[in-house]
Amino acid sequence: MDPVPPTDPEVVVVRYTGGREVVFFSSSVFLPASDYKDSLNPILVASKEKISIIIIIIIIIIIIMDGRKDVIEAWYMDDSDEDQRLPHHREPKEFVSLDQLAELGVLSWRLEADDVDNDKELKKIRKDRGYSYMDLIEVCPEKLPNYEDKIKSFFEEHLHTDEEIRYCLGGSGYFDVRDHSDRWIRVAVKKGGMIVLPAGIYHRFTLDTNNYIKAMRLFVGEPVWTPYNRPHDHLPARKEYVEAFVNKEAGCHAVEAR
Ligand SMILES: CSCCC(=O)/C(O)=C/O
Ligand SMILES: [Fe+2]
Ligand code: NI
Repeated sequence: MDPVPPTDPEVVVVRYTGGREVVFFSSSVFLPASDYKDSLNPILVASKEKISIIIIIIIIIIIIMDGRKDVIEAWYMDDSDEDQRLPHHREPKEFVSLDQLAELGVLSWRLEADDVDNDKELKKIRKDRGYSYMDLIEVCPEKLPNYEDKIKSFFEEHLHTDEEIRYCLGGSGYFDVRDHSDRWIRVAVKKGGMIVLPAGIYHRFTLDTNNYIKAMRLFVGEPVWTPYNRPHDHLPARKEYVEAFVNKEAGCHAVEAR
């Protein structure tokens, strides 16, 4: 039976299978290109649907290969009082996705920490979010004045009335945040990881066992670093956070439970 060339080829792509030229029709049948010398040879024709499938597969691969996961990881913490610099995983480990963090208002990026001055993505984030202020902080006994006091105060559960924006340029550390049910989630950030903790979220910071982090601090306008230790539920920033992220989530679960 003579093969029939497609009457309405929408996309034309050259392909080779096992060294032989082929024509690919939307019917998924591969045929020797020599059969279509006059019309399409050596051409591969694929339907719109197949292109869509390929695009979907590429998107899935991009999601699975999310580069942020190499530099930002999160998990629920155990209840042990052991050294705060240890990972404090639960048994078995209970990881938290970056999407789950976003539901708490915690945003994250992976950036090129070795080329900060020329990083267009960083420039865009700063422009889009109005982060006009920038400085660097190194947390280690040699570089941070009042190191012991600062380390203690960073690890007191607190909130800020503005976003806490930290971009790790070296070393690593743990930003712990409370989830909707008040459980601690440990967010481990390494070089290249940038996170935004929303205004009003209860959180704390500790170095890990590497004992060093270098971070860029960003801010909208003149920086205010004041920590309000828990409880500070009467602050407008806290009320706004609860309204935007905690009550909303509780509402979702109420609907699910019906
Ligand atoms: C790595 S930045 C030091 C921690 C900090 O600035 C802060 O406010 C923690 O909550
Ligand atoms: Fe803080
Ligand atoms: Ni107060």
